[in-house]
Amino acid sequence: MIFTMAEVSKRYCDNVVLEHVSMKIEGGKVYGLTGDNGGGKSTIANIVCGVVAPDEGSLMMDGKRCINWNIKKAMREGVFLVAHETTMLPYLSVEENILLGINFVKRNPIWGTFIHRMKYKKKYKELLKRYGITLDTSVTSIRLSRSMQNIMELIRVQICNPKIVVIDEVDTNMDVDSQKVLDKIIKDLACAGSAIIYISHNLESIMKRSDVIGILVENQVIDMMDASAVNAESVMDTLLRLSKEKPPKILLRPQAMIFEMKHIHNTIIEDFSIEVREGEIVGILGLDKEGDASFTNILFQSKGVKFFRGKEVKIGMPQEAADSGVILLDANVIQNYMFMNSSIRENMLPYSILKKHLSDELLNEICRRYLKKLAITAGPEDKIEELSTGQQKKILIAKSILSEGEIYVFDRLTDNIDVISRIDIYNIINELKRNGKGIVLISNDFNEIFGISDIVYKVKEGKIIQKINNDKQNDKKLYR
Ligand SMILES: Nc1ncnc2c1ncn2[C@@H]1O[C@H](COP(=O)(O)OP(=O)(O)OP(=O)(O)O)[C@@H](O)[C@H]1O
Repeated sequence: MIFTMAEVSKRYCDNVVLEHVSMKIEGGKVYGLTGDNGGGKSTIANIVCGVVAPDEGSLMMDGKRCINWNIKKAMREGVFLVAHETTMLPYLSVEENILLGINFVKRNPIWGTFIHRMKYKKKYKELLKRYGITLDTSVTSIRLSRSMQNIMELIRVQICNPKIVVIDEVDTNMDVDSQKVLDKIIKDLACAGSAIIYISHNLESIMKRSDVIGILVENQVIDMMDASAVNAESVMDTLLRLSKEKPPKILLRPQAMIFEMKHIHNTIIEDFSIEVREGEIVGILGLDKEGDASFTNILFQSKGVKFFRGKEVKIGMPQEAADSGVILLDANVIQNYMFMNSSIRENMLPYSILKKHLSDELLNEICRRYLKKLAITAGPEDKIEELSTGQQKKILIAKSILSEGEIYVFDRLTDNIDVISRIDIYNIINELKRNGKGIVLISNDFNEIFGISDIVYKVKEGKIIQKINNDKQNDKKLYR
């Protein structure tokens, strides 16, 4: 199978999303696609799968032009999309959801519906067994984790003998076991002759899973490289080379103590103590995303004492944290903070600013300032749903920064954010630092933590095993 996109362009009003993009996809290969937020990766996914029509250019499959390409046609031809936003129907059983796949494919005219169903049922059960998944498929799909719903969608696609499977950012926040299953599914699909377009910001998984790596920056596919000829660093270098700015490394003399946590403990964490001063970035490596070893649980649900500017405080829930001046941005629950039908302005501006009753023009001006810093071309009054996932996350980062806190906790802030946009975010974090705020940065990205933190705490098996003064590793020192 060979699928080609030739000179494809797409724009939304004045926003040019893709400009003369050409790609050739062959069966049996995994094509990893990465690039900047809003660069057009999901738009490519949607065009290949018939969700969105291109304005210009053509699509061809096995030498035949794909005319009036839409989702139904694409699926009939064996082209499927599995994206981070699940399409599993929440109140249908897992089995019913999987068997919905039958409706997507061309039926064998000889089999009746019953035989057809039985055949697919057997197929999916075999796959579950193969991947060591033991779940009860009679439960409603809403009871599965997001990761498992994505895995079930992939199995639904797999039983349909797909020609192309587009996997769009399903690895974001995926648990370790599901990641292992995802690996196996991708390998099995490629072995069976399907082409896979695998979209992710996680360079490590792109490197591990792809045969060919494509970089999409500023609406164009800049490079299609053989994965064996590159490594994660060279891909990152390519992305950074295309960026106009480099990560700013600044070092200020930390001032007064703002926040202390002392002897925090729970079922996993033992004696966790950290201090955050004005103008200081404290990095924490080695915490989990969820459960007792996550920062949220350490902050809200563990025993121990917390001090804010020398006074003991009780912080048991997010509002109490905000009242004490601790602003928490947890990337895992970021979608919960968003009002999809509202404008960028309504999503970006916190109540502390809105209650000041400033004029619309002034409010728009504040938004524009951050939109510019975050390299988002949309305007304050545009709908947030028109932004890409990464851009939406950047809007929430701006909101937390505008929230007038004293301590900012960023939990896995840059998951799902491209390398170039990370620099915009590091710039903003440094601006907070210059303004005397204290920052706690939780991440397992070694480069990020050592790139911008002043102090790094390393956590292993629930204990802080090392506190590192990261001063020496900053190559440019700018004292004020
Ligand atoms: N329905 C829409 N209406 C208007 N603009 C849109 C729409 N869908 C996408 N866009 C715009 O198209 C651009 C590309 O979005 P797309 O989702 O393809 O980017 P992406 O590379 O997948 O980004 P990310 O990595 O952040 O997910 C963005 O600027 C986005 O605002």
